[in-house]
Amino acid sequence: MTFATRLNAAILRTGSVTCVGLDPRLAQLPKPLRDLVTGDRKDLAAAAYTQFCCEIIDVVADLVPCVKPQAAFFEQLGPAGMVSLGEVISHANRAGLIVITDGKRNDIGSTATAYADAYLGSSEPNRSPWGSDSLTVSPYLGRDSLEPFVEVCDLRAAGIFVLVKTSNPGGGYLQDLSVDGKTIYQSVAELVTELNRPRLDADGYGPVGAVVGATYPEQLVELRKAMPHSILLVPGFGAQGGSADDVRAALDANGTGAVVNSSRHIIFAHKREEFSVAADESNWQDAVRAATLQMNEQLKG
Ligand SMILES: O=c1ccn([C@@H]2O[C@H](COP(=O)(O)O)[C@@H](O)[C@H]2O)c(=O)[nH]1
Repeated sequence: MTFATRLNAAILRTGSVTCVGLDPRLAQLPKPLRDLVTGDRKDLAAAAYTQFCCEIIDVVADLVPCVKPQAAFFEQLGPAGMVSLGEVISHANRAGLIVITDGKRNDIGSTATAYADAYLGSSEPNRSPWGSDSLTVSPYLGRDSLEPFVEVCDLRAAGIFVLVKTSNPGGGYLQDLSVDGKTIYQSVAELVTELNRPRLDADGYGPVGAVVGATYPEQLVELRKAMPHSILLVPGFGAQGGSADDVRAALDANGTGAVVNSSRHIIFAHKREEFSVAADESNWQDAVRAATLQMNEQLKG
């Protein structure tokens, strides 16, 4: 089964398009986990990140199709953090969740192949060392930098999400520039569609997904039409201000074809007043589950 087929099937099975972002930050961990970390001990912080993310995975595994570990927060801890990232991805694999590793990788073609070999694929016998099902990638180095990823996607039934229109306020500095009558993000969208066209599944989706921010709802409508074969990864919901109304256009007529990421609003829900937890934050997992259920409901409404 291709990556797109698996992700759309997981959306239908869970009845959810929520993607839970795993972005651990030491200062915001629930108190019982923060207390495990003394001084500047990166090994202890990494162990706390593993426990935190694995418990989140356990709490949301029956509610959502996928999780998105953000590599940056693990890399911050050095080698111990990378071990933690590997453990978190393996735990998500075992829980049956599709893993989108958010690493925003890319380089010249020969190096892109190494990134693709490293991060993509979870199907035997070509299991990748990281075991993620998909990876976010930058299009900045051009078509020949994306093709090695697509080739590995073909071999391993994996997927990529190309940065097309990002959620941050400054993304338009390059993405909205007009060249030859179209914006850079429109050109990237065309490239994404070209790469997908020869490799569509029965539902018309290919392995080349696209990142389009919830914070740009008008462009989301435009880009859904421009990339009919791409699963959209839509970050920017919740903490960055994106709402359910903003993201609805990302979905196809079957309610599939897109996943909406929320990181801080879900994983640090114990900090949100509406999800009150005990003073010692010992039941922080209840807040994570409640916030996930709330997001599922909002996206259905
Ligand atoms: O355009 C983009 C691409 C990636 N991200 C990443 O998604 C999450 C968002 O976290 P929140 O806490 O829900 O704001 C984070 O890992 C970003 O690096 C994005 O926000 N926008």
